[in-house]
Formats: sequence, C-alpha cells, structure tokens
Amino acid sequence: MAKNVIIATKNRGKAKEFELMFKPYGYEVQTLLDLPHIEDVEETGVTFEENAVLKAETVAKELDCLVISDDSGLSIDALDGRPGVYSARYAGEAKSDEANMEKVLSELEGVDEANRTARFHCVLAIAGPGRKTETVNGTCEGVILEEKRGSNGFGYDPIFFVPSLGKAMAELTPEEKRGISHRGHALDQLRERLSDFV
Ligand SMILES: O=c1[nH]c(=O)c2ncn([C@@H]3O[C@H](COP(=O)(O)OP(=O)(O)OP(=O)(O)O)[C@@H](O)[C@H]3O)c2[nH]1
Ligand SMILES: [Mg+2]
Repeated sequence: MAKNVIIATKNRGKAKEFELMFKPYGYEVQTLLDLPHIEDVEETGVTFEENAVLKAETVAKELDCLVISDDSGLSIDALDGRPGVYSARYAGEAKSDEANMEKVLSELEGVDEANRTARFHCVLAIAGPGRKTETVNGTCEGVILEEKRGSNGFGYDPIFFVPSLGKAMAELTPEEKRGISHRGHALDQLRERLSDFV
C-alpha cells in the first residue's frame, strides 16, 4: 500500500517535483492543491527557514498530522541577494514567472557574465503533533543567462544556467533537475536525518 506524505504548498511546479522525488520511496504526495479548504499561509518571515517553519507548523496544526513545507527562492549576487525570500512575488502579487524573469533580466542589463552568479535556496521544514519541528536546506549554484532557454521546470528555471551540466535549468529533464537542484539536495538531507521516515 502506498504511504502518504503531505506537502504544504500551492505551487504546481513544486508539487510535480515532490511527486517525482517521493515516488522511489513508495510515497504518494498530497499538496494543498488537493486540500483547497486549507488557506494560504501568510509568509511574514524574513528568512527561508522562518517561512518554511511557519508554513509547516500552521498546516500541521490545522490537519493534526505530519506535514512538510518548502520555502525556496533565487539569490543573485549582483542584486545583493534579491529576489531572495520575495522570489514568488518579485514583480507583484500576481506571482507571474514571466514578469519575475523580465524584472530580473532588466535589472541585470549590462552586467557581464562573471558578475551574474546566483544560487537557488530551498529549506524544507517537517512539523507534526508531538514532535519538534526540524529543517534541512539545499542550494544550487548557477549563472543568470541574458535570455530564456528551455521550457521545463518553473519559476526562474529558463534564465538559470547550471555550469556543471552546461544547460539552463529549464533544459534539464525532471530527473536531471532532481539530481542537482536545491530541492533535491534538501530532500537528501531530510532522508539522512529521518531515515525512519523517507
Ligand atoms: O526557477 C525556479 N526553480 C526552482 O526550482 C524554484 N524553487 C523556488 N523558486 C522560486 O522561488 C519561489 C518560491 O517561493 P515560495 O517558497 O514562497 O513558494 P510559493 O509561494 O511559490 O508556493 P508555496 O509553497 O509557498 O505555496 C517560486 O515561486 C519561484 O519563483 C524556483 N524557481
Ligand atoms: Mg509562498
């Protein structure tokens, strides 16, 4: 029988990645897209960790069961770490990936390749009744392209070049992205920490 894991996210791109990542361990993933009565948690934290804990604890309390959350984003060196924790809403409340990428590309106009370094961050939090909330994190280093490339993934993937693979993140297969991504690395940490769970 398949085991269940609940991920406190409303982001379809993340949901798809978690489905792929948990499948090998025999888990079926449920997200907040499957539980529409759970309201969006306001992300009032100033770090990925604070927001991840906030999302996991709020939803775990509401559902009274074990919940994993993901808070993630892109940090660009030439922009002093922006968009950072504001990645989803960088160009406004509409959370448009296209508008977010256009904003980043225009802010980086005239910046040469050597100064376009960036990294994705992902913090996963796991919370539940009677347990201490735990967090793990993962990063992925890259360079911001001048134009979009590829159509896989979500968010800023088309403008994020992965030097170790010579491709944009959006040109990777889902399996390739799992192998090198911030989210994949964070899940590996979680598995190491909680070998009884995943
Ligand atoms: O190109 C990308 N590839 C990725 O792998 C990735 N991971 C995160 N991001 C960006 O960071 C925001 C997260 O913000 P976030 O953690 O608050 O999530 P969210 O608001 O989209 O959904 P939820 O999980 O909070 O419901 C996202 O929307 C994206 O813009 C990514 N971009
Ligand atoms: Mg969010």
